[in-house]
Amino acid sequence: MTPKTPLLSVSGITVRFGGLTAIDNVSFDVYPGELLGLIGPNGAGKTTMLRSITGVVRANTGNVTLAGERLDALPIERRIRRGLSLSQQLVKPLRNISLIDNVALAAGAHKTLSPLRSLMHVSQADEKARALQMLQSVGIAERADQLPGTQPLGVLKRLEMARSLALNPKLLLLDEPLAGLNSREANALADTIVDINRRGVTIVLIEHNLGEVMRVCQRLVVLDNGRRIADGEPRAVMNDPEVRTAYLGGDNLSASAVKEEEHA
Ligand SMILES: Nc1ncnc2c1ncn2[C@@H]1O[C@H](COP(=O)(O)OP(=O)(O)OP(=O)(O)O)[C@@H](O)[C@H]1O
Repeated sequence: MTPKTPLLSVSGITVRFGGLTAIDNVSFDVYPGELLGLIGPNGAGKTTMLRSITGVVRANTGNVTLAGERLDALPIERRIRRGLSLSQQLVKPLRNISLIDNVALAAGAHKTLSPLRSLMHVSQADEKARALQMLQSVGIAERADQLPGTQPLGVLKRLEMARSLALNPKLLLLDEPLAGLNSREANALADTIVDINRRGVTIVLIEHNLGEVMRVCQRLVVLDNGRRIADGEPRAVMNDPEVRTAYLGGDNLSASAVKEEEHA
């Protein structure tokens, strides 16, 4: 049964960019231990939602509560200290240091929140050991000493996830981690996301790959044109007429994703 106290509460969030309302009075909760899918057609407001949770974008109205604490007034780095971590679509590791040092740097940054001081931490054995654990948890420990520049996209995505995990988050926000991967790689990375979740990390997953979303998520929240149009058990949500209209009325990619799911 779903526990009653949410880890994250998003309440009445509205975000406007000039005359455009990207998020329109959206509320939803995320419960401890959940793997929640946040889905919707292109431009629905998913990334803006994640950015307003982390504080990259300031909401015009509404509030965000993590583990009972209001985050609205806090800058990004203090939200991270409170337990939020955002894994972004664009994978940008430091190219001239090894995978393990990239992760150790993120772990050090968590401690000091100063890039320079965290660089000094990189050599410390405990952070290396922890960084190796993170690489193990995303399945790329055997590449620990290699440079990012030589790695395929799937490995870079796992590296980005390991860096996010190094912040020791209560809540991990994943923005389209499967984008650009072939179906076998996407399937394997989705399994890794499930493993991370099973080890106790609560996850919000933004993803257009609806087949994988349906396979791994326990609950879905659907946005369309900045509004929340559904929240519930994945199969029920995908059968919701408003959700089907949102996808099928949108671009062909989204429509074909729904059709793929129907044939899965
Ligand atoms: N910084 C910004 N300035 C102006 N408009 C923005 C900005 N960021 C997002 N938008 C607009 O807000 C709306 C929601 O965008 P957002 O990127 O959050 O959608 P999304 O659901 O993540 O889309 P996608 O699935 O295509 O990544 C879009 O109309 C987008 O053009």
